Amino acid sequence: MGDSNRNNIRVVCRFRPQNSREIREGGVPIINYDDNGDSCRMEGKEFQGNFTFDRIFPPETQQKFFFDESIKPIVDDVIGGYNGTVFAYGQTGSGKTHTMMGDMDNEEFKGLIPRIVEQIFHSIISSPSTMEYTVKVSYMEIYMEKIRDLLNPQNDNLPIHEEKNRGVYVKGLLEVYVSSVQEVYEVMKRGGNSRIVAYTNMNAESSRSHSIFVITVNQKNLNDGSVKSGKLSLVDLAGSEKVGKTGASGQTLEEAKKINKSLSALGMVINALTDGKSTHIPYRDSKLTRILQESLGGNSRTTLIINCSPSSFNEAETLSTLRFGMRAKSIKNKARVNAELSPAELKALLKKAKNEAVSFQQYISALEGEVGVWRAGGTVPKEKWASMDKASSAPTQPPTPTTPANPAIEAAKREMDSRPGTPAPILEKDEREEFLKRENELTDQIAEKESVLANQEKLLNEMKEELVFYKSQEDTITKENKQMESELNELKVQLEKVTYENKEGAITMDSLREANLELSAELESLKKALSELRLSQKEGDKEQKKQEKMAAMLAELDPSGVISKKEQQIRDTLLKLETIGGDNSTPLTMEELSTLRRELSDSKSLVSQHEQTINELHYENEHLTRKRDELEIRLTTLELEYEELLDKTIAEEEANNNIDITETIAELRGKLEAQFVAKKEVQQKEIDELKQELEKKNEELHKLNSALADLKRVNEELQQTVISDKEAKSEGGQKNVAEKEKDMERIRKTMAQQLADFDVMKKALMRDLQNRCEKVVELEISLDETREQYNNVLRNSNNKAQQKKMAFLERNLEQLTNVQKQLVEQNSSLKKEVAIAERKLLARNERIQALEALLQDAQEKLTTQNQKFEAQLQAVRERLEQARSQKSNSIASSINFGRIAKPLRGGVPVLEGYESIFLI
Ligand SMILES: Nc1ncnc2c1ncn2[C@@H]1O[C@H](COP(=O)(O)OP(=O)(O)OP(=O)(O)O)[C@@H](O)[C@H]1O
Repeated sequence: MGDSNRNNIRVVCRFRPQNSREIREGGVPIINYDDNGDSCRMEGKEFQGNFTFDRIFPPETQQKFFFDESIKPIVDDVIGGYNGTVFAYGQTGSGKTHTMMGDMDNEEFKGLIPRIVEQIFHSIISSPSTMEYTVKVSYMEIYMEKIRDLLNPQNDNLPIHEEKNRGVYVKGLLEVYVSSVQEVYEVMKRGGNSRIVAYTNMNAESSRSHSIFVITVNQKNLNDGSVKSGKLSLVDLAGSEKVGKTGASGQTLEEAKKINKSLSALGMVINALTDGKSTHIPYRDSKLTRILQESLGGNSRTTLIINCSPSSFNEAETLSTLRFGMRAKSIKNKARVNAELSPAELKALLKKAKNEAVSFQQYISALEGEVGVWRAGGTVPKEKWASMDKASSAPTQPPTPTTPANPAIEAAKREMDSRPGTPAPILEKDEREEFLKRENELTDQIAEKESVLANQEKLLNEMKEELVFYKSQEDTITKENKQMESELNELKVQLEKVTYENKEGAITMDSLREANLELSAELESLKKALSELRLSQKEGDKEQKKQEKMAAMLAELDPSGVISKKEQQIRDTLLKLETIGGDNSTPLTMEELSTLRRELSDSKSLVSQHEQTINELHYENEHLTRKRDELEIRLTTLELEYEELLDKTIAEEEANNNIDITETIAELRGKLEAQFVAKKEVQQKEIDELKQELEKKNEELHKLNSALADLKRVNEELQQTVISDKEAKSEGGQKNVAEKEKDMERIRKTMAQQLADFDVMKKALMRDLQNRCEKVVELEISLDETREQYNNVLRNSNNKAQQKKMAFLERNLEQLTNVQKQLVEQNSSLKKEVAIAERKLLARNERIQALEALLQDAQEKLTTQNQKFEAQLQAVRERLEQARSQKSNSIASSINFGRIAKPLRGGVPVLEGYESIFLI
């Protein structure tokens, strides 16, 4: 490969195998590769044609082969003191990163950069020991037209400077000295982690930035002190595809525009370099082209790798990439060795320069002398004119003027002395330097401003985020506050409710207590009434018994009974007496008299018995009257109770707004009242009748008593008669027999009369007694009936409505009793609940107070936290500022190596004890 060829940009093309997506989408290979390895043919739908590059690598090319065949020579260039550049260009997913970096931990798949690094160290080690090397690396990326130091990612907007001696460089970029392959790998990995990677549809992990890895190898020949330096830039460009195809949008669209700006600037630079007519190369249009200025048409040996897909699926992109490579092919560089002369060479150069300076001085003196002669009006012959040859050979003395010096000549001489010599080219240089200086300053300022702007933007975003955070916090707190307020209100409402319920409960308690008392009283009265009723029933039974007795007594008083017998006996006696008196033949014998006496005493006892019976009857009558009165009173009481009960039920029913029932009750009440009134009237009548009859009976009783008294008197008279008769007998006289017979007759008549009277009276008495008994029985029956009716009315009234009503009332009563019980229970439970509620209320009050206190605390804490946060933020900002000012040191401390240059000597891995500060 000749030097002229080597000055051309080398373009190699690498095709990767079809990827799964392309195969899935039905893509087919559209590239045919020539056997000679430098051309291929595209058989696409849109385009068919040949492309020729320095090398073309088909898809099956292995990493090692690719390195050996395409890039390896560049390592020798760098070691030889040349600048070298390797670009990888192609669409996303075309294999740029695979080619450049690969898998650095895998021997088979590691890419160019690891292999180059290994090769460099290999070359160093295998060089003569008189050669001393220092290797330093830097790693940066250009993302969104900002240069970020991947080894010090905080530096994300580094300015590009250009100086006369150094050329173009990135100011502030960290350069790390490395002494082994492993150290380089470590740096690469560290930098790789910092790369900004975004995801697109084209490739899962797609780099949206241009990355530049720079290896600088400085070498010193220890024999002659000569120094050489070679700088190798390894550039993995961002995907060259069109935005539309990647489906990128939003921020990625913005990215793509800026990425494309760098890429399009690259294209423009390549165009300008290759079209042969452009005088201006737009390196300054993008950071990429500016940094790689020397690599494109400058002091660099450059290789462009174009990575392509062989698939029909990516035909357009592949075509575009191939065309880009074709254009770049004709760029011509001017690579030269970056060497510094050795001291001996420099001394020789100095000596030569000094000699030249002496010659020039002599020449100037000669010229000045000659000019002085000419100005003074003299002439200098042609052969004596001053020349460089004469000056360098002649002794250093000015030519002797032919005419004496005059003031004008002296002035002119002085003027010439003060005039700057050969200003034009020097001025240009100065201007350029001045321009570069100014540019650098301005670039610094721009970078500074951009950084400030970025910081401000960052700060603004942080502030916005903070604001959002605080707003969200505020919202949360407001929500919490509201929630708490609502809870508080709820609790207050509950408190009020509980207080109200408490009061209500107390009221209910009171009313229930009252109702309880009322119901207890009612119950008591009902119980009483019931017991009275039972008692009365018992009494009624007694009465029945008495009635039965009465019936028995009446049966005893039967005319066919004892009285009739006695009457018969008296009648018989009277008949005897009559017969005795009539015949006068036989006086009363003693036996007959004694019989009479016995009969008389029997009559007496009978009369006394009757008297007793009458008395008993009287007593019974009185008792019955009392009983009736009592019944009347009880009836009245029951009526009253019933009315009360009815009223109460009605009132309750009315309270229940049951109009129908109220009406029914009113109706029922009316009926009942009417019935009662009627019953009462009937009973009153009966009572009146009974009274009348009682009076009659009393009268009859009086009559009976008077008759009885008469009977007694007659009896006594009879007795006396018998006694006197006895006495007369004993005296044996029959004198007064006729008188006695008369008397006897009279007595007999009286007795007969009396007997008749007695008979009448007895009949009347018996009738009366019967009547009275009947009346009493009737009264009793009527009373029973009334009671029954009353009970029926009360319980089982014929009226169904009444029955219903009664049942309803009974149920009501039961319910009321139950309700009363329930109320009592409720009352007690309410009391408990009230106590609990009060306790709860107290607890809630305490809780509310605690919550309020907490809220207050939280708010205070929040405020203090806010203040603290502000202070912290301020402190952090200040620290950040400090950190920025001290960044170099802090950054250097993050990497364990690289602060000190470790010179490497040929044949020796690492040389100790050589130190230099790494920062530019
Ligand atoms: N020559 C090749 N042989 C085998 N696989 C390859 C080859 N080239 C690329 N690949 C595979 O294709 C995928 C995409 O490759 P890579 O990431 O290198 O693309 P890229 O051009 O760097 O993409 P981006 O621009 O998004 O960084 C990777 O999984 C890689 O392993």
